[in-house]
Amino acid sequence: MIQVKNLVKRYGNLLALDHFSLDVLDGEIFGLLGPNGSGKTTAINCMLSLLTYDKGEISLFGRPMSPTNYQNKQEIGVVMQNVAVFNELTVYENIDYFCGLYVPEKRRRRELVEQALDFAGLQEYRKFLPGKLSGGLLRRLNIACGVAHQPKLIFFDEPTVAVDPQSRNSILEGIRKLNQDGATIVYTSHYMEEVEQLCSRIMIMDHGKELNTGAPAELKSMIRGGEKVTVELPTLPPAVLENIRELEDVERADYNGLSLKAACRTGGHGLIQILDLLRKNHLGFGRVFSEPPTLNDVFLEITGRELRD
Ligand SMILES: Nc1ncnc2c1ncn2[C@@H]1O[C@H](COP(=O)(O)OP(=O)(O)OP(=O)(O)O)[C@@H](O)[C@H]1O
Repeated sequence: MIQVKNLVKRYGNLLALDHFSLDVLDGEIFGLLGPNGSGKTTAINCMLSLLTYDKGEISLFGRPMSPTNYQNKQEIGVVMQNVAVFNELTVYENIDYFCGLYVPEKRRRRELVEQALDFAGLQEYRKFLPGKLSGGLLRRLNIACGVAHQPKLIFFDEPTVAVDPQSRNSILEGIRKLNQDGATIVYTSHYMEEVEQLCSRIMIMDHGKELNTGAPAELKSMIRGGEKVTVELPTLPPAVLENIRELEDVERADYNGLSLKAACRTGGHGLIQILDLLRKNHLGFGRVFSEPPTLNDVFLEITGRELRD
């Protein structure tokens, strides 16, 4: 569906995309996950031919993308981070306007606008001006405007930034529905939970480059210190902490005076090894937690930084 090869984009001296490559398959929900400024929006804007770039190749639907490739553009929907609707037009008129950029025929457009109103749950607000809508409804209008012409490929660029949890869930649900109805989705976000819930494959990126790509479970299985173990204990002699660090399935361990936090090898026996060692040293402990790895742990292991720095 999308093929990007060795894309290089500079803004003056800043290298925003550094030989960025990407393949998105027909029918998937593909997530681009990276911290602010990692190049997600730049990559999307290049794919859409909204930005020129210094080097590289982009093809969509197996056809090279260019600013005048209207055949490609006809089949694409875009929902950007910032709400972009006309304040003087009603909800209905806004959707009709954006749909009209792709579908000139009035009767067909009427059907599509009605379907978009149903899809976004905006029927009862059809005569409202955008200024009268809540933040969540406004986002839904923004989405309805981007997808009313029923495109085959839809780009969502951080559509849930500054959205309340209820509206966020309804947006994610709507995206799943579009995908079930046949659309391929590219979704950018710096919220790892959301990308993990929604996407079949994820590319983690930073500084304009791919760090890793795979299904959420694949990405998590790549890291060594995946399982996070916390053991509450009032005292831990430094020598025992050293012994814990030397355990076969323990990658990292730290003690802060209240609890021991250890990163253990995914699929290993780190927790059991730690508890055995504490027992042998006659050290009593309180609560014990074990958490599976998150995509943030994947990012942390690859870059040494938190995803949300
Ligand atoms: N028009 C521009 N001129 C100069 N630098 C820019 C421009 N647009 C983006 N940048 C810079 O390029 C880099 C990539 O930005 P981009 O917006 O693509 O990242 P992003 O991952 O989408 O971030 P965000 O999540 O904040 O939208 C950043 O360092 C940004 O400051």
